Amino acid sequence: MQGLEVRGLSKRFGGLVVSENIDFDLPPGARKALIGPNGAGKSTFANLVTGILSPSGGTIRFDGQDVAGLNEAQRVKRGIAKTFQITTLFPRLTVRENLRLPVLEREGQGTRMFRRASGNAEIEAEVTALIDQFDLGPLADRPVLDLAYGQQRLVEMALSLALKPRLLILDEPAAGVPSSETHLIIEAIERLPDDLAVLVIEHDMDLVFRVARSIVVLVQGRILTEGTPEEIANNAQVRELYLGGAHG
Ligand SMILES: Nc1ncnc2c1ncn2[C@@H]1O[C@H](COP(=O)(O)OP(=O)(O)OP(=O)(O)O)[C@@H](O)[C@H]1O
Repeated sequence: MQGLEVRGLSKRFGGLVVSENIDFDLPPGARKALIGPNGAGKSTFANLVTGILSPSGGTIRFDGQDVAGLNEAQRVKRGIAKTFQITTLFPRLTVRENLRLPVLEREGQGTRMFRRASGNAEIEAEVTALIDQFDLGPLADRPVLDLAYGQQRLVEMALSLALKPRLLILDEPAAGVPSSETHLIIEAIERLPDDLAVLVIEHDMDLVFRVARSIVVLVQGRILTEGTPEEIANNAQVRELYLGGAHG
């Protein structure tokens, strides 16, 4: 099978088990959400997949190959990316300048080519396509610090996409975004490439239920259940343990 295949994954911090025997698949084109109460182990799982943390046990395969021994940068090269945090944006650079950096990085040209890059039509075309994809056209030449928080998070998502990933983990894409701007994030996720595998980790249930075709519920490091949004909304155990009956 293509895509991500996780089997029997576990992670312990000393005596604390934060991931326990996790089996998880994410094929190309998937739109999956990982939800669960605070401390359930969602970020830990994402960090195990991207290589920020190493597992205590289990296997992680991507497109048929074992990636557990690869570091984060090597996994990015294989196509596994997680959204940049806003803190990695350069606030005084424009949206366009920020987006040029990961494209150059991916092309192996590094930042020394930054000046000459403005003359490189291919790179500029790619940056413009990203700007258009995220509807950032009118803001392209404004410094990132001028943008609303929700728009900054779109730039963050565009930066990740500039790496041309085949699997993208969106780690709390709506965190801190005012509810009046959440629709920007939802629309951006809906416009991601069809063949990209997307995993959303998010507390905002409106966003989760809008974008996910499948939802995995993690409780105390273990998968409680996985199902369609409808199945999850109607699952008595989920409602009791996590949603508190808020949906459905
Ligand atoms: N580096 C670490 N050392 C020790 N314990 C850790 C470490 N990182 C996370 N933990 C613990 O692991 C558990 C899972 O944390 P994690 O951040 O993965 O949960 P989460 O589901 O992402 O939570 P939240 O929704 O609050 O972000 C928590 O009990 C946390 O305190």
